[in-house]
Amino acid sequence: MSAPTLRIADLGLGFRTWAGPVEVLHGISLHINKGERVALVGESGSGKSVTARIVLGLLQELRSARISGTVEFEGRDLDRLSARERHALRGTRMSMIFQDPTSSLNPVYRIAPQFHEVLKRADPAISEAAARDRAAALLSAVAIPEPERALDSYSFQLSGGMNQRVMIAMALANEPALLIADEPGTALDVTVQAQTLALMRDMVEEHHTSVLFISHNLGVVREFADRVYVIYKGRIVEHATAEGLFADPRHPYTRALLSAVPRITGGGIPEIEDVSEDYYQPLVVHEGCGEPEGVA
Ligand SMILES: Nc1ncnc2c1ncn2[C@@H]1O[C@H](COP(=O)(O)OP(=O)(O)OP(=O)(O)O)[C@@H](O)[C@H]1O
Repeated sequence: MSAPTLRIADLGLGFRTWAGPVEVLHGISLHINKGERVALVGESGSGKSVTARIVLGLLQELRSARISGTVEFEGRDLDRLSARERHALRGTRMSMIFQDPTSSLNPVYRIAPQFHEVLKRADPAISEAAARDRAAALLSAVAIPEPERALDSYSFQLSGGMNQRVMIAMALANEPALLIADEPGTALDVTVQAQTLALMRDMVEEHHTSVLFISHNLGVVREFADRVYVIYKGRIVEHATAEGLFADPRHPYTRALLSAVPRITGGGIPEIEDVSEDYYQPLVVHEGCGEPEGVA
C-alpha cells in the first residue's frame, strides 16, 4: 500500500523571540491519504498557518524556529531532505493557494510568463510556446472563457473571481500530490467564493489531489472537507469526519465554536471569549476517521 500523502506526527514548534521563547505547536499529529480533503480549523493564532509553512519546508529555514516531531511527505521525512530538495518540492509535488490571489500573482508580469515560470519548475526545458499551450488548456479547464486573452492580461485587468481561477490553474499546473489551500476565497464575495470552492473541488477530484484546507470558516469546511481536525492553541482537540463533527461535536472547544457560529455572519470563527479550562481536555477522535495508509 502506498504511503499517505502527508503524515505529521507529534509536531512541536517554538520560536525564540525578543521577549523569550514561545511555544506555538504542542505535539500535533495528522494525516492525509491520497485524494483526501482534510481541513484544519481553528481560531486566529491557533497555529494553522505555521503548520502549513512547516509542511512547505519554509519554517525549517528560519533560525528562530525550533521544530520537533516528524513530517513525512509521500513517505519521505522532510527533515532528511536538504533545503534545496525541499525547495524543489514546492510548486511541483506540493503547492499552495493563498486567500488573496494578488499575493501570489505578480502584477508586473502578464499571466502567460507567470505560467511559464511555474511550468519550468517541473520541466526546466519547456519552451515559451509549449508553456503557453499548456496554460491555455489549464485556463479552459477552470472555465476561463477567453484563455488567450487572459494569458495576455495583467492580474489587475482580471476580476477577483478570474484571478482565483488563474491561481487554482497555476497551483495545479504541475499536478501536485498535495495542495495547501489557506482560506481560499475569503477576499471574495460569497457567490464567487462558493464558485471558487466548487471549482477547486472538481479539479482536485479529477486529479486525485490531496488537500490540506486551512480555514476559519466552519460553513465552508462542512461543504468542502472529508475529515476535520480542530486546533486550539497549538493542540488538536478533535478529529472527526466532516459529517461526524457537525452532527456530534464532542470536545468542549468544538462545541463552543459551533454554538457561537449562528451568532455571527458568514460562518467565520469567532474568538471565544469565555475561555474555559475544559478547552484543554484531551483529544477526541471520532470513529470512522481511518488510519494513515500503509501504516500498520
Ligand atoms: N516568526 C514568528 N515568531 C514568533 N511567533 C510567531 C511567528 N510566526 C507565528 N508566530 C505565532 O504563532 C502562533 C500561530 O500563528 P499562525 O499564523 O499559525 O496562526 P493561524 O492559526 O494561522 O491564525 P490566522 O487564522 O490568523 O492566520 C501565533 O501566536 C503567532 O503569533
